Amino acid sequence: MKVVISGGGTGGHIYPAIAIANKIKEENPKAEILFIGTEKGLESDIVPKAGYKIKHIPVSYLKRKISLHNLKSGGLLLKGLMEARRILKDFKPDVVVGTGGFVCGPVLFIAAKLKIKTLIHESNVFPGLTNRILARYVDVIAVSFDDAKKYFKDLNKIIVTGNPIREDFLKVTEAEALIKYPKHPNKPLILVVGGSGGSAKLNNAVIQLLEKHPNDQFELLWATGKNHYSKVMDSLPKSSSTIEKHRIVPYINDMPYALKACDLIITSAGAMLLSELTAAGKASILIPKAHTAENHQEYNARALADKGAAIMIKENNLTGESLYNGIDKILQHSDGLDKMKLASRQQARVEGNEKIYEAIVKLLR
Ligand SMILES: CC(=O)N[C@H]1[C@@H](OP(=O)(O)OP(=O)(O)OC[C@H]2O[C@@H](n3ccc(=O)[nH]c3=O)[C@H](O)[C@@H]2O)O[C@H](CO)[C@@H](O)[C@@H]1O
Repeated sequence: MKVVISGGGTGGHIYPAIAIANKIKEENPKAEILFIGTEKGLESDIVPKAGYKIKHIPVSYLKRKISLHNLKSGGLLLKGLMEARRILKDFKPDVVVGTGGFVCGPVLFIAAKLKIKTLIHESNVFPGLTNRILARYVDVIAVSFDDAKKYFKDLNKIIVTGNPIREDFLKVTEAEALIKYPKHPNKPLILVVGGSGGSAKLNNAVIQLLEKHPNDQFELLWATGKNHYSKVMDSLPKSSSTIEKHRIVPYINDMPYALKACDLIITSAGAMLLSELTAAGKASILIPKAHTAENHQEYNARALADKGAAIMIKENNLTGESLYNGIDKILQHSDGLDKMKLASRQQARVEGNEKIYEAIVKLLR
């Protein structure tokens, strides 16, 4: 089996691509897998680390109004289409899979035109623009949420699979996680992560919180995002021992362990992190990023908050104090925390890899 997988820009599009690749390899060790991404996206770092080959094509996003940027993007898109065509003709895949991000546009479009079997996966409740455009050309549209179906026209192509998450999120035990992330005996561990790129708004609120409540009763494991790290470290209160009390890193490379070890998660509402934290049965405080396309993170967050698995704080209400109050409300009542964990576990959909693999096999019959 020869498979091309394309998805990129942010972790939310790359990790599901890797989860699908791992599943194909597990079922079919001789499968040849090639990733297609962009040089600038996180994929050029994450994909080789996961042990897969990647080829790059140029691509850029379009603004929603006429501009010089769009003229340049149009030129890049043309180059991207030609490059995608060259790579696909050369590699000759049996199937091409897309997991979202602009790079999927040219790759999946050309694959469909070359009559190669195609499947796209949409991880959010509200589908991204690239997938909405590609929907009419591809053979199968795998969605994570029932609610996502209503945004696509051709219901015959749709299967509901859930998000494909890395196997380790299901395999790592708490004991194994605590070896990597040991906890203070009397303090809950709170994971803070603003998605794969970090979130300046969330980071600022955490800085405010630590300024006002320096001796608090919890420990943070805080991934600031690579581009925010030095700014956060410069802004933290110097007088207290904040830096020694909490673990502050630019990025977490072993998220299945970090998630399993912690008691509560504070995060933006990217679809993959939400699938991962429900698989781990964790309670969360969700801060949907306000300026995401069509406000799709709020749809994701509501899906969990409405079920009692999370509390949501909108970015415009986010301050150190509102964050502190949210944490306090959850941690003060262990009953409440347990109920949230249970509700979170009930929302978990862990069969994404299996279902997508089955759909690929069916396509190739
Ligand atoms: C601003 C924006 O538009 N973000 C989108 C992007 O988010 P983003 O890339 O932030 O996506 P998610 O929060 O869904 O996923 C982040 C992924 O990165 C991993 N991770 C993150 C931080 C870290 O330190 N280590 C690590 O491994 C997480 O485990 C997860 O697998 O794609 C998601 C999936 O389409 C969308 O739902 C988000 O709305």
